[in-house]
Amino acid sequence: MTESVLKVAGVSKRFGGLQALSEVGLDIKKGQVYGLIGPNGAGKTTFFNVITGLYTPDSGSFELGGQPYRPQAVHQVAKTGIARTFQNIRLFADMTALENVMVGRHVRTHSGLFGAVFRTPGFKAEEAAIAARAQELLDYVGIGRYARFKARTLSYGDQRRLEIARALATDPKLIALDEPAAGMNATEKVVLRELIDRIRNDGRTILLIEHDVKLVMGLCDRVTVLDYGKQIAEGTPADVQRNEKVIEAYLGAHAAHAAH
Ligand SMILES: Nc1ncnc2c1ncn2[C@@H]1O[C@H](COP(=O)(O)OP(=O)(O)OP(=O)(O)O)[C@@H](O)[C@H]1O
Repeated sequence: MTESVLKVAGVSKRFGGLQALSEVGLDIKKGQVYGLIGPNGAGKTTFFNVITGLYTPDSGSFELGGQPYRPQAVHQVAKTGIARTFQNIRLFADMTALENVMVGRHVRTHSGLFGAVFRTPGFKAEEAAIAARAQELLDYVGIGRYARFKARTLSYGDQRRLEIARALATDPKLIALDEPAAGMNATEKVVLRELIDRIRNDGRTILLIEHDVKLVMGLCDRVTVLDYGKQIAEGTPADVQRNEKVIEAYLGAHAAHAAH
């Protein structure tokens, strides 16, 4: 049996009168690209925020790499091994691409504040190693030539790739991508798809929220569909595409959009 990377069960979250998540559970195996889809407002981002420690759930059990964890604080979750990107890109705009990735790597460094303040030899050696690794990651995602550019000067698609490099820098057990294709043109989407495929082939495990159904269906090994906070389907892309509840949820959502 393939080992679980993220296993959650019974996750619920309420905002006032709104049940944003009801008893959601999923089991992501090592090496999978796992898709989380659903119409607008279905609870996808809330789920991401819960597993990464941004929101406190009302209930739920959580295991990462076979160990129970409590998603209480973002930095703790990052250390435990989930790295994420955001729907609205969150980079340090005035830092270089290389520095942005180096920040990600510091989650795993040892010198600490003392070393940083007194610039001890151990600290300097570690910084050089971190910079070298950051450059490798920029090359890996295909933007190595922009290492010295400020993040805000990169194109939208390249900023998204930079976010992925920064997430990879933490050496995560799971990388969670929140709408990585948002705002990308068709060519950028092809490049993104190749990158995600490569990350999986290199042995990583990925959880993906994505609105682009073609991308999800082409990339994901398994998919969970949320609608009004409830899990209405789980399975392979082919299974969920045929599921009547899923078709209804999407048609309903599209009909609602068309009416606006
Ligand atoms: N911090 C919050 N306070 C109150 N309500 C919230 C909060 N965050 C999300 N919600 C509500 O919870 C529901 C689920 O929202 P969520 O953003 O998780 O959906 P989503 O599936 O990610 O949607 P989208 O595809 O539009 O990003 C929505 O009705 C939203 O308004």
